[in-house]
Amino acid sequence: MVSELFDADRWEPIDDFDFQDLTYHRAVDSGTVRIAFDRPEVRNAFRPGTVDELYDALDHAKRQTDVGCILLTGNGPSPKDGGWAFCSGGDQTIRGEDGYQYEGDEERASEQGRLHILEVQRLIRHIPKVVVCVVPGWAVGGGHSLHVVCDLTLASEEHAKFLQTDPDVASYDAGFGSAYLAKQIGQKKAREVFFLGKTYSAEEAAEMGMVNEVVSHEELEETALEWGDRINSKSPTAMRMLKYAFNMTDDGMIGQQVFAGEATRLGYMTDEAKEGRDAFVEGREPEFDDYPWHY
Ligand SMILES: CC(C)(COP(=O)(O)OP(=O)(O)OC[C@H]1O[C@@H](n2cnc3c(N)ncnc32)[C@H](O)[C@@H]1OP(=O)(O)O)[C@@H](O)C(=O)NCCC(=O)NCCSC(=O)CCC(=O)c1ccccc1C(=O)O
Repeated sequence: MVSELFDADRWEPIDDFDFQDLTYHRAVDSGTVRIAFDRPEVRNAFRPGTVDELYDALDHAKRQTDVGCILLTGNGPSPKDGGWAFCSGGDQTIRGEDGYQYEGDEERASEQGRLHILEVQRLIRHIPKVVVCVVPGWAVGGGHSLHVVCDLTLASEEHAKFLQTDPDVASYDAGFGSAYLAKQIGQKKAREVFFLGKTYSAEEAAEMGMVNEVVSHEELEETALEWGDRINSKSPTAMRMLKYAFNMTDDGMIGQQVFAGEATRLGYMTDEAKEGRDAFVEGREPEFDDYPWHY
């Protein structure tokens, strides 16, 4: 069983990978993929290998031109105690002096500690698709930060709980996890999340503005698939440009670069751009007289 909420008839596995800590599926009838943490016995905490796999799955999903929506979730419940989690952040049991260590992998055990969940955050931020965080239980620490950076969050009414423990374990996500959270829920509330470390229910998180919708636990993944269908019914170019437009004001020069890169792609698709390219290849002066100076 992948997860108690997982409807095996709606998904097919993507077999290109041999993931240990994740499951990765594609919907049978739509351009939606499902990436799920699969360490329910530790509330889906991530270790360096998990982060590598998550990056690889997201990067693979990014390259599927018929996929518009990525669901990021956590499998469950825990076989130990029945608890549910989206993700409880970095696995504290393998945290070394300079980051999280590759454990149980002799070849990699001597490598430096890693903090590359931040690379995953940047990939989610820039991936030209809508990433929906589907929260069936705890979203804690670095898991909370992942939900913050996703485009949308859908939460289980019964089991989703939101908690920032970063300062309890002497960690601090000073980027999206905190500063971007403050853009979502306001400065006072974001400071409360980190400085008081309270646990918030799905309803409270929705009221605060960091969760889009709360649905019953058993409807969670069905609703996520419906969201995927809605998203996939829309113009891919419009959705991509909108995501980058939303990002741009917060992302500075990188935001401008990403948006402008897509504007350049659109420019390349015009006859005017083809004339520029063809003139160079054919060794002649370009002829732009037929192309208007739009206003
Ligand atoms: C998640 C809890 C609130 C759940 O509580 P509860 O339901 O009572 O269950 P427990 O009995 O506590 O847990 C069950 C079982 O799971 C183990 N476990 C849970 N979380 C972790 C974890 N993070 N690491 C390792 N193991 C975990 C727990 O020990 C139990 O095991 P048993 O063997 O059955 O006893 C609660 O569990 C909890 O508070 N967990 C810790 C949450 C936490 O502090 N996470 C780390 C925050 S720091 C972080 O994530 C940094 C990540 C990062 O890389 C980063 C670095 C730099 C900048 C940014 C980031 C970033 O945040 O992204």
